[in-house]
Amino acid sequence: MNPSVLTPLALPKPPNAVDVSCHNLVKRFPDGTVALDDVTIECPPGGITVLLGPSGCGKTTLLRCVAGLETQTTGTMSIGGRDVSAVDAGLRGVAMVFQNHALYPDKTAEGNLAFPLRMAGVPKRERARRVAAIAELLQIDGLLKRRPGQLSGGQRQRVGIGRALIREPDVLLMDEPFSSLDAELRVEMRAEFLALQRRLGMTTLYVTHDQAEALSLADRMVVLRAGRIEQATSAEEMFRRPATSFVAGFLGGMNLLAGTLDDGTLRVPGHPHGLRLPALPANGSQNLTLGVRPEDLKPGPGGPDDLSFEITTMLTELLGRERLVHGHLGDRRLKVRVHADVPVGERLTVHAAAADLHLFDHDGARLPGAGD
Ligand SMILES: Nc1ncnc2c1ncn2[C@@H]1O[C@H](COP(=O)(O)OP(=O)(O)OP(=O)(O)O)[C@@H](O)[C@H]1O
Repeated sequence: MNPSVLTPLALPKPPNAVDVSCHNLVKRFPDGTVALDDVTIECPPGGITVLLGPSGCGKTTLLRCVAGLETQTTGTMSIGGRDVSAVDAGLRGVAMVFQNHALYPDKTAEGNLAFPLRMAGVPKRERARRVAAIAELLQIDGLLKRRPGQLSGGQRQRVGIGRALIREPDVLLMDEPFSSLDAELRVEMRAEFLALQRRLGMTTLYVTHDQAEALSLADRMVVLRAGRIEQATSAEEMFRRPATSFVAGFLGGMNLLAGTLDDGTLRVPGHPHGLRLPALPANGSQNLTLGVRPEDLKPGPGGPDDLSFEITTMLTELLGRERLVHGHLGDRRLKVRVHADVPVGERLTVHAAAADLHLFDHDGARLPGAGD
């Protein structure tokens, strides 16, 4: 990787970066499918807003609505304060990068890069200048005479990004751009893209269903579920304090266990005495969901202020330095990250500190509790 691409992280954002906002967007397809159900989001100027969520939750549809490739059924959107709800795709100042590159197979890399400029009537000399500049920026200047079939997946995606950037869009829309690349290249391209985005400062909406990618890129993270926004906040806040049990399970693979709260004592299966949590409401009884991350469960019984469980180990996965142990707690499955190998089919006692517990009410909404 060219260090000059990675260093300018501290460059100031261009003063003309625009915000993107969508208000009450509904998208109903002719067959009745409601892909977006009253979506309102604000994407900060010059930042990366990551749209995350399971397959079919509406991520691509939202991106296509912002691009103008799809018309929303109701709702409005604006770019840089301008209402673009009814503006043609080509006049919105947005460019899109697709997962499958969508390059023209019979054009060279150079021809693909120059294509949007030719369409816009940019004179030949200026086209050549901008193609050379973008090719240098993306380190594909040695590949310009090749056709897509003669390029690797990563090189093709660089051309795809270059073709989107060459028109100097205000807004860049990326739909799982690196998901077809192998794991190592994906991580490298992601870091390169982040550096490039920081350098150029274009407002970016980035779709992924890869939570590691989402956490590493997002200035603002939006989790969608069945066409609705489940939570929208900074990546760090979402990881630290997921607003719902759905977000908790999706982001970081939190263990979720059904439990009850009796007069301030949390009871979960496998835990004989319950755990008294001062922050919890001290009267009445309610069903709730307890969340704890695999890495927050430690082997051993812990102390009196910890919640401990005895699980039966089922299988272990090597993650590198650590292992992910899959176990049973009653009829629930539980994952624990450990450093040493653990025999399968044995009892294992693990504990979590009260501060690492997340609690959700019976509707899945976060309860202020242990770790808050
Ligand atoms: N043209 C269409 N006609 C009818 N339904 C559609 C159409 N396009 C998408 N959908 C539906 O809208 C919903 C949202 O689809 P969308 O492609 O936005 O999801 P996604 O979150 O991007 O999923 P993935 O991660 O699998 O790409 C899905 O139920 C999908 O089947």
